[in-house]
Amino acid sequence: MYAGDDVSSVVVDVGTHTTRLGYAGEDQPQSITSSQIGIITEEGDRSGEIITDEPKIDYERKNFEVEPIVNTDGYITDFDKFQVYLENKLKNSLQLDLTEAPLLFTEPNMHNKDHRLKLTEILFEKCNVPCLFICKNAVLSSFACGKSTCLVLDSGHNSTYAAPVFEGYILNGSTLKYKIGGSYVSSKLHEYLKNKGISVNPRYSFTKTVDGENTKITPKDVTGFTDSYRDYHIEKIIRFFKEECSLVSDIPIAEKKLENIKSFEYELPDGKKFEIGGERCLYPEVFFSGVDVINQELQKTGGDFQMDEDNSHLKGFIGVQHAITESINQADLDIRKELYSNILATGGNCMTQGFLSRLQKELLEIAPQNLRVKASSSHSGSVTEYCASSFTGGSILGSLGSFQQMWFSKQEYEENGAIMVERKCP
Ligand SMILES: Nc1ncnc2c1ncn2[C@@H]1O[C@H](COP(=O)(O)OP(=O)(O)OP(=O)(O)O)[C@@H](O)[C@H]1O
Repeated sequence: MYAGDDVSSVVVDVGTHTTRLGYAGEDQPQSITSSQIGIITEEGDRSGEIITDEPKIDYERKNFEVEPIVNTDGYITDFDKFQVYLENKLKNSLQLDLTEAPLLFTEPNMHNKDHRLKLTEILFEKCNVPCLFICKNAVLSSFACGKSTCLVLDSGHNSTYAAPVFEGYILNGSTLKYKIGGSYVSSKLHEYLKNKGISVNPRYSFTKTVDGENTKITPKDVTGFTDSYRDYHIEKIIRFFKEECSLVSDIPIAEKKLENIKSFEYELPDGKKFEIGGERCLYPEVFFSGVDVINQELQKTGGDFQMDEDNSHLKGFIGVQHAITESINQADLDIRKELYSNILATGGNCMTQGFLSRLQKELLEIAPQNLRVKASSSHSGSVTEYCASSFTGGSILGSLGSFQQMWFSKQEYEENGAIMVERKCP
């Protein structure tokens, strides 16, 4: 039980791509920011300094490396750097010191005891937080939608989960995880542009002068800019392009003629204009048809596309609709009916145009005929809401009066050790 000063609790939701943080009880995160840090590598007094502020990372800098704060599974790899990241984020976004705030942390859906213990230890020992709570993303998303039992389909930047939640608890044994998310579509679109001979140039690599109708691009000397800094900027450009152009087809792409898909015109920051046709549907189709079907289609187009070795682990993934039914089938027979009628799509990747309606359609085809199937996002569809459902659930939970006795306090930690997190935060 935490009985400290009356400071609102803070919800911290660190995704592999985006971090959301803000006060419990508020509708929206105070800050939605990149899960990347920058490190100054030039010789001198500032060498090794960690930059966490996104506009400062974006700022044109030589001798500057950019790296993610969590790995592609959503786990912190360098706790020292993470501590700096968290301290700065709280200070800059909420004007708050870590020692003042009860922290409600979201965590990936797959239970990882070692990571929880380490996180608990660091937060209490090094960050001196007064109390904390750790809760799975799927559980919080279900709270955000006012449900305590549902099947959460969470598709973010690097992973896609089908996670059944029953009466506020995730069913670990029936949760499925696939290492695929929005980053797959981004990388395929980048490959597509390369194959068309369209290079993506980061903004710092050229100067642009506009004279009436004419735009002049002059390349700049990029010596000193690191590869990670370049990749960070290119990823952003590709992501904006992806979020505008991608479309989920209403029927399987194999049954559709790619050339009949309406093309989309786009202009890169350096003024290069091009059109993308059926490929805008082809790559997101991976979420409904799996990697093999996409590769077959890519081979038909005659391009030099091959499944790279890194993607071989996706061979078992044949579509989110199958992930959902498989996950439900692994849950107890008694609750399957309720899960089928409460399917929640969340995570930024589900924002792709057409995703939700295709999901509903596919599920109707494969789910048992006698059951009601309902897939929804329960949100109005704004980007923040889709990507921030874990934050919203944490915001609701953290502000409930009945929750206040559930905090894991520093005193309890000192008396029982980090292992108590397993009991306090099931
Ligand atoms: N409108 C959109 N169309 C397509 N993709 C989108 C759209 N909006 C966001 N995304 C994608 O969603 C992904 C980010 O989703 P989200 O913020 O849920 O991920 P995350 O929580 O950081 O990652 P993870 O779930 O892997 O930890 C990015 O790949 C982003 O490009």
